[in-house]
Amino acid sequence: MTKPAILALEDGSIFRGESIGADGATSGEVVFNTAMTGYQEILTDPSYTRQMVTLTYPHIGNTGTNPEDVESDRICAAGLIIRDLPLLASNWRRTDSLSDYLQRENVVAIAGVDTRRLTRLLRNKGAQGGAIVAGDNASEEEALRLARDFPGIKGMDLASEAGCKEPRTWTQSVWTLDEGYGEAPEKRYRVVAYDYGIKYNILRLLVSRGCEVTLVPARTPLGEVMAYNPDGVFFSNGPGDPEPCDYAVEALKGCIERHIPTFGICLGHQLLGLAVGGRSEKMKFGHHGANHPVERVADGTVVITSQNHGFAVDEKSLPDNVEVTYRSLFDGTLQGMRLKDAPVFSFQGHPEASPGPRDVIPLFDEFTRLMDEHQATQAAQ
Ligand SMILES: NC(=O)CC[C@H](N)C(=O)O
Repeated sequence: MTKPAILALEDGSIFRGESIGADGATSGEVVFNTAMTGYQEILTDPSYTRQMVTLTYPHIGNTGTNPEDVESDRICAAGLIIRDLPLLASNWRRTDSLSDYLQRENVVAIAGVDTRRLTRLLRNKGAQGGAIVAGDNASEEEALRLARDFPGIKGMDLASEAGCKEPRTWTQSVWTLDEGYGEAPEKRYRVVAYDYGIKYNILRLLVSRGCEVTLVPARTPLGEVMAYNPDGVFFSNGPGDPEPCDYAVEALKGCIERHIPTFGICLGHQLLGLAVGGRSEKMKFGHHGANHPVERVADGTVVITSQNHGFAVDEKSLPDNVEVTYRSLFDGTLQGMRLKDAPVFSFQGHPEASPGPRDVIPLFDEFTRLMDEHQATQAAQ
């Protein structure tokens, strides 16, 4: 027996459908993601904390779920909104159906929604506060009240909570058909990664390039990070607004001053923008998908990228020592930068590509190249 579920938006829109997850209520910012595959990686991406995701691809759940295609140890999205959950979930790695997975993880989710209408609405009006209520007692009034009570992501520091609470090491390497997730190759670089809700595939790609990776909690002072004697420092993706994350901006400024090889992805990129004195701003509906064309400014090459962000760094606010390396071909917003006077660079989209295309994975090799140079300079001293 299916149970009813209701989605309400702060603008008063109501969508009725059926519950495919836990009973109960949830609220958050509603964003649309255009990726056709990768729903499990999307749900477990910590950057979706306090956001409810609607997927524009109509059939979600076709391949069920498995314990491997995860980007963290839990579902982080506040809710899921889809058009259609197929009756059959089929894949050789499948251990659960999407619906069982959502229920086990206690996540409220709704199917049977006209996701085209919803997405057009979000595109026109911008990301909206919303709420899903699910179960036999679901009421429109409650959904509307919760949707309107959601205060919005702007100004929210969620990055200090989403990551690890204690330092920890990471050893899992990338997934291959023969071996599954493999063991680390020989270690050549010591990397400390600030964990604001880091996606696992970033860690796997670092490990597969010979990095010995230590994760540290968001508020770890840079002095403690330096005690690891790192060859490079990584600033992770993460949820919420970058602007209130002054602790992270401080740490990044310290890396720039010390000329440590530094790489930032998504939230890490936005923190770099703030650390050099730039501004971040909330976007209308953000970038969430797996097919976003981005231009590499140096040679005009187009790369197809995975994206998940609702804030952006305003290019006009950047000082002269910043070189713009990538721009979105959808809306011209800043997608990548490097400093001309320090081994520090960042990317707004998701080179770790999980889910998504792998065109910008070579940015991880750029990081190891900077660490090679740094090691050579240190050895010469
Ligand atoms: N994936 C991310 O790191 C997202 C960064 C930030 N929370 C944003 O929405 O823009």
